[in-house]
Amino acid sequence: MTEQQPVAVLGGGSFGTAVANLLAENGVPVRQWMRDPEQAEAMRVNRENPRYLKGIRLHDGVEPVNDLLATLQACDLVFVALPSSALRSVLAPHAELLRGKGLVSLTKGIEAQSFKLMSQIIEEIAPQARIGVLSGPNLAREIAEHALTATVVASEDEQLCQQVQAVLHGRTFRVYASADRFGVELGGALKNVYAIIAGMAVALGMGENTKSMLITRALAEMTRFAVSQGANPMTFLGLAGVGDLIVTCSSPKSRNYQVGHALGQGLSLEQAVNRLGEVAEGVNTLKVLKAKAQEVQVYMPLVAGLHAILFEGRTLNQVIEHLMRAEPKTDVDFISISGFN
Ligand SMILES: NC(=O)C1=CN([C@@H]2O[C@H](COP(=O)(O)OP(=O)(O)OC[C@H]3O[C@@H](n4cnc5c(N)ncnc54)[C@H](OP(=O)(O)O)[C@@H]3O)[C@@H](O)[C@H]2O)C=CC1
Ligand SMILES: O=C(CO)COP(=O)(O)O
Repeated sequence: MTEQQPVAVLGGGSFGTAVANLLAENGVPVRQWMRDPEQAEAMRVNRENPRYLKGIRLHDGVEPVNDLLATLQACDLVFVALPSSALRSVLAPHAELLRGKGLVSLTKGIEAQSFKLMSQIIEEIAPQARIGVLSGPNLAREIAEHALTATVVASEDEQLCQQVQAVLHGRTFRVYASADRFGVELGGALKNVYAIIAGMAVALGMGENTKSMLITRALAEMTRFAVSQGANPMTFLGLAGVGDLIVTCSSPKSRNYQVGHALGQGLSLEQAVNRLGEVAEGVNTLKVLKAKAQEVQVYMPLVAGLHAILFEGRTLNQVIEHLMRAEPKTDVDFISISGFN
């Protein structure tokens, strides 16, 4: 009998670990790469990732490793769970090796200068790779604790979608497929910004009406932006759009929500980010999104408002006053913008 080829997961954080466990539970041998050799050794011995996913046992089928070259040589399917700030610098030196491999980004961020999504960076580095993304309402800890969860794998490459479904789909994890890689990936990146606002609103004791208004107007705003960039608005009605927006704006388990909550309690941005000690992609996404929205002239009042509070010295009250006094608008305007009515 031939041995099954291992699948690689890049990233030693909470999401990489949760996904590595899911694969291993399905009988897939996994090499989980992380940059820190001491962390890899400790995880190999103790079968836990205490810094990022405390209390969750690492499946015996997951081998924590720290040799990236050997990992990429051994695996044809690679899940990338690195922070957006690290993805390019980790993969670029191995561009040649990525030719023909299936590379699936789990990262929900946007590159600072280029405004590129992670799969676009992968495409640039490795144009001969088979590229996809995985996104949806997927809090790592809940996945690791086997809460019933669904996600979306998106790629123009139907076979890659099927391959990802085959290795990841399981008793507690459903994997839906989509051909709209751009929309699915953009949804995952944009919603982080609104989770910061939602966390802030909760810390300030705002009511349920406010929360609902926020989530719904966030969906309108992110869809409006996405449509302006060529995405299909229907994708935003799915798991990777409204699904992920709801979970991230509602859950104290979300790191972006936690940053917002800390800001609402009066911490500075620096204090909030330091206290978290994990990745909160929404902070960088806010900066690049504000600039991009301005450049392409898309109306994004929530993004502009949060940016004004965090980076332009406005108070929350000033921003709320401005938002509530803004000229009345149409409710579901992105549908008419895109010509779908
Ligand atoms: N956690 C979640 O619930 C979900 C996360 N995601 C996305 O997954 C991505 C990764 O997040 P997550 O796993 O949560 O992050 P964590 O904050 O849990 O962990 C970050 C990991 O990235 C590593 N890292 C940081 N910089 C580098 C670098 N330059 N080279 C190599 N490794 C590096 C860290 O290593 P070290 O400890 O050595 O610094 C650590 O292992 C993010 O884009 C996030 O939005 C998507 C869905 C769900
Ligand atoms: O993307 C996520 C859930 O789908 C995780 O969100 P946070 O990065 O805010 O924890």
